[in-house]
Amino acid sequence: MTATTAGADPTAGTRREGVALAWRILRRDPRAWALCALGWAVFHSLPVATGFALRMVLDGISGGSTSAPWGALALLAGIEVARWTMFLGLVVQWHGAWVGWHTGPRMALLDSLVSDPGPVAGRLPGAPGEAVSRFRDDAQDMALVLDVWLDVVGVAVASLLAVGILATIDWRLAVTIALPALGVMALAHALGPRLRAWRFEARQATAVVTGFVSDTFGAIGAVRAAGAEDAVVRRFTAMGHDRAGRAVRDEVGTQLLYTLSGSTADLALAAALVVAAPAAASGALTVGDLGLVAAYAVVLAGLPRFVGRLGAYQRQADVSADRLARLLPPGRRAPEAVAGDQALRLRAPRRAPADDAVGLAPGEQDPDVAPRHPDDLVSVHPSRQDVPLTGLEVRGLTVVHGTQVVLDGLDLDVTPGRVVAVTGPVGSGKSSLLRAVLGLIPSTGTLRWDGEEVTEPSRVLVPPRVAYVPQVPRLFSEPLAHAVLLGLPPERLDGALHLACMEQDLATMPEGTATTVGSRGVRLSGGQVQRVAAARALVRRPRLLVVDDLSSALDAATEAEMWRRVLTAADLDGTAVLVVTHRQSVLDRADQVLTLG
Ligand SMILES: Nc1ncnc2c1ncn2[C@@H]1O[C@H](COP(=O)(O)OP(=O)(O)OP(=O)(O)O)[C@@H](O)[C@H]1O
Repeated sequence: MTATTAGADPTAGTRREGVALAWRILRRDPRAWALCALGWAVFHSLPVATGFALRMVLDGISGGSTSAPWGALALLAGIEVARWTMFLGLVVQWHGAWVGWHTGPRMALLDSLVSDPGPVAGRLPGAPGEAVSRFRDDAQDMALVLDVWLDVVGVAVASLLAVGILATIDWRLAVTIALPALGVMALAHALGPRLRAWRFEARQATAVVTGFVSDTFGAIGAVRAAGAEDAVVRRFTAMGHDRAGRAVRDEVGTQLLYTLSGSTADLALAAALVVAAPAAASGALTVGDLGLVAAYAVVLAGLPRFVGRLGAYQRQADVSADRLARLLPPGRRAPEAVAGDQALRLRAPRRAPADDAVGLAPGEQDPDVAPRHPDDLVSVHPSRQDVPLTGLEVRGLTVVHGTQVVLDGLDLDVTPGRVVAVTGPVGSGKSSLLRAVLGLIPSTGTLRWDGEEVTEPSRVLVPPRVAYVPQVPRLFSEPLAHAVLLGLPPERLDGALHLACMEQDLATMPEGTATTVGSRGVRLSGGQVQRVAAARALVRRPRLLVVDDLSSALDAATEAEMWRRVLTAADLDGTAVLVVTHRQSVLDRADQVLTLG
């Protein structure tokens, strides 16, 4: 088995995206970058002064004087001490800016996933591991570009100074010493597209392996139960071989450029000495001048090294920008979305909804919608709270998966206090119906909420208007109370846990609702996960409760009791319920049963 990755030069359309993205990140705090650039320019330029001091030392020694050139030696030592002291200070200053450069894009991406309109399902990579790799590595690649720009600016300033000073001694020396650096930079530029494609493929192959490892850890029990250990290892090995091949090719290309860059100092020095030899022999150049040439050959060698690194990082950033763009909704470009003003949305001050929209006294916050907890990301967006819910009208809902028409022009009405049950055979489109109504997957048709058309259900049909319990819920690995409340006030917790029939489960948990559940704590059974997820939805006191089939993990008696409690409360509160179910007890209580398939 072979992991498949993208073909040659797959980033052709996105060559400048990485640079544009890095530039936008820089523009968010140009002062921090400029200060760093100034500091590093001085740091990289100090060797120019070192060359001068060396020249004085060498001329002092070779000039026939009997005493050592102590002053020049002290100057040489002082410059080096100043340089490394400065280095420590600059690293501290740089680190503050560096953290901002890579956390900004991550926050913006997270913000886009929770707040941009349209279904998120198609944007997220299939495997959680790959999503982590995009957030971690790809976002960091932008910061690396900004980082290497600092060095390039610094070394360019130092190189110009060195070439200028050499030109005052002998212009041929200046030209000779600059040529190898320029040659290597031209070569790096020519190889750029090929190296970029190799980098893309290496990154994709790494993501495939990361995703597979993550899936395997998540399903270790299933692997053992199926006796599939050997198959998993074989698959992993095949992916590893594929990745190794692509990584080696990528690394060889990059190292080749680094090595060429590294040898420019030797080349430049050798060529400069050949040019300088006649003048040195005739006495037109001193020993100190030759020392200066040697020192400046080293300074100039830094230029292709950092420019080569810049090329590699920019190529990497182009690839990463392309991968990050896939996390964004269609039509949003990575530079604007990941590094623009939106990057600050998650940190923006929380706004209460317009008072008149929820019938509050001016200044009073609706406890149902006012965000209270940093985790409560959903309530950051006021647009989600401005439409009252009294009824949902679905007309002509059509869902197509690939070539399969799953729902074809379905009509549905859900009104307060009523229960609409959806049933039907496996694969008849029950989950697709719920997910399409909520805007979680693409669909066509019309949705009206209290008579008003909803064009972005994924923004409008969210808590506190609508709460959804998916068929396979996921919980945060947090204390149970946090996993349910997600920022809502704690006084709501007990009622929701009661509706979800959690009393007996809580009695067995060591710290009750403070017990950490999930991967970092008590592992819950499938039925417990479903009921905690139900509590998480119920605690939001939605006007419409949407529940996908709970029967997969709940025993009939517990499910019947839970529905008895939930439907009684819904009846009292006037909550509308849209539920996928096979249970006769729920179907019997439904006001309308919609049978698909
Ligand atoms: N993301 C998707 N991409 C492609 N096909 C899909 C996708 N989601 C669902 N399908 C297909 O659409 C059809 C309906 O799936 P859906 O999950 O809506 O059915 P269901 O009635 O809820 O099934 P079940 O009773 O097993 O939960 C199935 O044939 C399924 O394979």
